[in-house]
Amino acid sequence: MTTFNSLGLSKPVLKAVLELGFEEATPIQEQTIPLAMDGRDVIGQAQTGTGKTAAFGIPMIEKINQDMKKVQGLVIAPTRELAMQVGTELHKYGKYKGVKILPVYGGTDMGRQIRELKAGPQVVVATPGRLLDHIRRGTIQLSNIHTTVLDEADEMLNMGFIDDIKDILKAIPMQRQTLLFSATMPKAIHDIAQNMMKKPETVKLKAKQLTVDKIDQYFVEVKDSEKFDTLTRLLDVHTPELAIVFGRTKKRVDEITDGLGARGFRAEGIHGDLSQGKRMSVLKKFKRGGVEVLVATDVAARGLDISGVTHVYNFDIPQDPESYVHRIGRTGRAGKEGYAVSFVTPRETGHLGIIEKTTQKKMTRLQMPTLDEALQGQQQIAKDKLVKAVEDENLDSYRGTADELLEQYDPATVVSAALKMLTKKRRNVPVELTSIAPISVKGPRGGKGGGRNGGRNFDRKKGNYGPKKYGDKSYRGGGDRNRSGKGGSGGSRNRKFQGNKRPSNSNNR
Ligand SMILES: Nc1ncnc2c1ncn2[C@@H]1O[C@H](COP(=O)(O)OP(=O)(O)OP(=O)(O)O)[C@@H](O)[C@H]1O
Ligand SMILES: [Mg+2]
Repeated sequence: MTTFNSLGLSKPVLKAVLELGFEEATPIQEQTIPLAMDGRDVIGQAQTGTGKTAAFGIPMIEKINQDMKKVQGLVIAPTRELAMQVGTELHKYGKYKGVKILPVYGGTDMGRQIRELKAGPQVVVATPGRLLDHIRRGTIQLSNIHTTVLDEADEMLNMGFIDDIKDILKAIPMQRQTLLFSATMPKAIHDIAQNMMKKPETVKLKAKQLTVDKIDQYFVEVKDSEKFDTLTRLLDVHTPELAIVFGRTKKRVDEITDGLGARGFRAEGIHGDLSQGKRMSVLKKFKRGGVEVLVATDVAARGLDISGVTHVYNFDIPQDPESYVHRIGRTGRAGKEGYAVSFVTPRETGHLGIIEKTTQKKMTRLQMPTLDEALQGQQQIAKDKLVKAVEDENLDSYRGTADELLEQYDPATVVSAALKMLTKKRRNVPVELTSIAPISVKGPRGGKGGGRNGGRNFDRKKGNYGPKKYGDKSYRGGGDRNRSGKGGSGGSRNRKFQGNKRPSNSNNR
């Protein structure tokens, strides 16, 4: 056990960290903080929700000279919401030291951002598109940067971002320290990463599985047309505190959100076509519990740390095993329990096998709950509410009326009526979503294969990390990559990694 006291932190940073309630350093923090404070380049890989932000954030804050009003530390993250979250975290570590942090991402007022950059932040947490925009306009000075972090490094070095990252790194002094972090690091990406760093130390925690042990992982085999009913029944049975439902496309997310609303769930969607203001307000509402189900594209798959997310549903199975790892990692964070259910259509069971092979973890088969089970689930919530009222509330002023009722009716009848009134009625509206094609897996077929039914077998050898975001416009909807000045289509960037080509699902987030 390593306490933060023994990691050699300065007083103001230690005070801030202890105030956050961090008693012991997590394994990734224990191993990478000393290396990073020593000035080494580090590639850090550890499971989702294990404190990688502090693993790079604490040493970065330690190295900032607070008397110099210049950008000295830079964190690059793939989505705006993550940039914002990491900025908030770093602010917490640096608040007693007085480090000024500025999140810089697209979809927000440029003029204001330029003024904020002029005011001399010491750490910038940015998405690549908007950062490049500032670099090209000359509105950000990078010459004093000594520490650069790529959070979600494998994603940042993947098709959609790699060229931007290369351009950004070219603008930063060579003698910088570079830190790369992610829960996943396919070998091909690890290889490129090394070329951008100086003798990096790779810290990879020896977990047997890529996914967190405390997340129970299930799958339901279901036809596409039955997915929606399955989802609402599962939500009724599981009664999550907060749930995230991942859909493959923006349209899909909109349809699921509308459908859930029609059935009486408090649901909101988040994806790249929404305005930044809307994205932020949806997320805020979800964090406060004002929304119980967040329906999202992969824009919410990485890095987001929202406490209270007990369940993740992959309404559509993700294309890449890495995406699976990150999506389900939105639950089961910081040692908490989590529950993940992935929907697979009969033609996608082979794909499930590929995911399991990468994560080294079998998912358990779950049956679609019956209507009766769903009703039981709803009644359970009503019962919990009633019990809570019995235990917590002063009911004296209700006694008289209760006694009157009990003279007329037997207790079980009265309680049943109360339960019925408290049970949320699901409007049984039929909901039909536009059907989508199953994930297609290309590669050698047949044989023993990773497929559950020996069907499809995907040859996932080195370099087969598919061009998921190839010529990606996925972040354009978010407006973050749309000023990078590069075409978003086709081309032959990064041939090295194309391997088995999968259809590009561009502009989907
Ligand atoms: N040493 C610690 N003790 C207790 N809680 C911690 C500690 N370090 C971090 N946490 C908490 O754990 C949660 C997860 O941390 P963080 O978001 O950094 O995880 P991560 O490893 O970056 O996950 P992901 O791969 O999903 O991005 C946060 O709420 C954070 O405050
Ligand atoms: Mg993280």
